[in-house]
Amino acid sequence: MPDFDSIGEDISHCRPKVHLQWASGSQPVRKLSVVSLLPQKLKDFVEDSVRLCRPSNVYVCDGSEAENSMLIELLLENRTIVPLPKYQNCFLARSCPRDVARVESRTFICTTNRRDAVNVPRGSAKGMLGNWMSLEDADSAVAERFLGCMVGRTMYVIPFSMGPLDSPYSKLGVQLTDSAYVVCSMRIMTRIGTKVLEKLDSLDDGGNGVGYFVKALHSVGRPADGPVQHPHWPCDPDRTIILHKPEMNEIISYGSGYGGNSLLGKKCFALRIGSSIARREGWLAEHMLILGVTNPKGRKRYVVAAFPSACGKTNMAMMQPTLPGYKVECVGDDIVWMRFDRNGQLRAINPEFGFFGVAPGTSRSTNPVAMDTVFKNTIFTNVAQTSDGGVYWEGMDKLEPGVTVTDWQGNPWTPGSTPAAHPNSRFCTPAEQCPIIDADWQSPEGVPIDAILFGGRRPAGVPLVYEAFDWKHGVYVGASMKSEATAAAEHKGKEIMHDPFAMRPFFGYNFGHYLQHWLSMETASPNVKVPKVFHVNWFRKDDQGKFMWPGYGENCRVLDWILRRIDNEPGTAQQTPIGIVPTRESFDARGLDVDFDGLFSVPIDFWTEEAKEVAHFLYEQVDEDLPKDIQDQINNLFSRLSLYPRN
Ligand SMILES: Nc1nc2c(ncn2[C@@H]2O[C@H](COP(=O)(O)OP(=O)(O)OP(=O)(O)O)[C@@H](O)[C@H]2O)c(=O)[nH]1
Ligand SMILES: O=C([O-])CC(=O)C(=O)O
Ligand SMILES: [Mn+2]
Repeated sequence: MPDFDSIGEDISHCRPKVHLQWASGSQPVRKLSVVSLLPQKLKDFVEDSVRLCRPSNVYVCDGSEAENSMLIELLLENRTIVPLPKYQNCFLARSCPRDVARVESRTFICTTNRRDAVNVPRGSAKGMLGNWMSLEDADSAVAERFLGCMVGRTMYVIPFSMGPLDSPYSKLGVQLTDSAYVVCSMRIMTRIGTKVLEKLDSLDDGGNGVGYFVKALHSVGRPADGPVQHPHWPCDPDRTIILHKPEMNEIISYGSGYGGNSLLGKKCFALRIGSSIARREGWLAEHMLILGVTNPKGRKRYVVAAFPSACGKTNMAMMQPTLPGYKVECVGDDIVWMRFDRNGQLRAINPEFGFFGVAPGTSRSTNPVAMDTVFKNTIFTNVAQTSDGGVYWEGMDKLEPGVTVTDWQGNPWTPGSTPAAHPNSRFCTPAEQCPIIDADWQSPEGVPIDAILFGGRRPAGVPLVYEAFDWKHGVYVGASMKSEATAAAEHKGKEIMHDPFAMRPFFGYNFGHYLQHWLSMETASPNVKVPKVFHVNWFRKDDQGKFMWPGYGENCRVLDWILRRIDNEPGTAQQTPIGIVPTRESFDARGLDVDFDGLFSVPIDFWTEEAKEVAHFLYEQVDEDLPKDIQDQINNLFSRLSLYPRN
């Protein structure tokens, strides 16, 4: 147990300093006196956590290159990562096969009152939109797992910022973790280190500590006397738990090293805690990409798009448009924080600093921009390795002759056998390396947003694109989103699941209140100009089960129509009961061999069933908290459908 003798000395004249030391082993050690230089609120958090977890060392991260090299050395020595000599400064981590994705069933929002945290379903129906735990049970869960969980090891203190340090939209956090892999990944995904500590030191906590910085405690869960799950990837899959306390701005994650569970700035902070802060402060924290699109006339606009995990955000954010004269630039690929500014214009920032993207399916033909981004300074997790020191995954370009492959679990692989890369294998790569990163991606005031897109994997019935009639209908469209399950979470099979706003696993508070919050944006101030809302579906299939739409770079044709709609170009709209679809003349399908009618058809029998099913879902799940405006939208859709001739 470290002692804190030095804590309490007068630190008013000191700045936090980097102070590395090497102990007899290879564990980096920071002298505890440096902990005493931390701002008081942070010092309390570190001290309390040290008392609980009992690490042998506490190390405060400064975010420097030297520190990163030292941690990479440590990870190589421990064999948590292996080098990829084919590329520059790239590494591969192979996780424990039981720790490969987010665990939604063990993710909880913990509040005083249940109804603040999750929707309260009707009768005995099971809640589908998040799990609640009482604060008392959360405390017991923590006590059962964290006591002594870092004995003999190092606790790293990572001060991080979600959003550019000079942005008024940004929020600070501090993650404590016992994983060097997490430190190196957090350094790619967020802005970390001394600068953050300095900003944190300068902030006033308003007397109560809440809203000052988010406290995030993480352990992979390797108690000194616990079972060893995996030699190079300590974790505790049987007891994994991820807790969020929005009332205290706290996150506690145990048992998993996998990104979505362990890089706490991402889903835990930027979405779950973030959405709940956003509600209090009057803005939106969403699971969305942000891109800038310039049309051949040189007019640039920004759009955001919410698709569920592994449904195409990274691909769209890095799109290479096939239509001549179009240009797409990337601001972010996963998370957006946005608010209406003083002039009533919606503005968005990407709170992240890197991309944690799905590897399989990424290739020169599907996402050349990602291919030009990821082969330097990247940590890959659970992809396959080639005998020439590179990586491989399903859907990547052809293997060079003579090259052999080791699969994601470290076994020799032959084509046609089990997947070489895990379907949820990922690259973790700095955003600034993206060749089409937008010039304003770190702009402190964010970029102006002109359209919001929702979408999912819908094999049947759902047109390539349709536009909502107005804001309220747009909120209904977001609420009614569904998508085929993917490998990004622990779900089995290809079941079509409800995933409202692509946020099902990420709501930080009651979904009924969330809907009300979205609806309220329209009247947040008298001058608010709400953007147009669209729904897209790249994944409609024909009778043979083949995708009807080529997708990827061709998706710019959908953007082209969306831009025409934003410009209110005449002759672009065709009314249907579910929304506005393109007229044939206004949709640029030149040079493509696609079934236009099939892609845009709105089968009334399908939609009548769909509308009923969505209504049932919303009434059952949200019950008394379902806003009147959404009930009206449900009724309006039914009457539009009943007035429409059946096909
Ligand atoms: N058919 C088709 N597949 C696509 C398209 N865009 C993306 N995909 C595939 O969808 C999978 C996931 O795409 P991503 O862009 O990584 O998804 P994401 O939404 O960023 O996922 P998360 O990082 O989990 O939030 C990949 O296998 C892609 O190849 C498209 O337009 N058409
Ligand atoms: O959270 C993760 O593990 C990765 C991700 O972006 C998602 O699943 O949406
Ligand atoms: Mn995501």
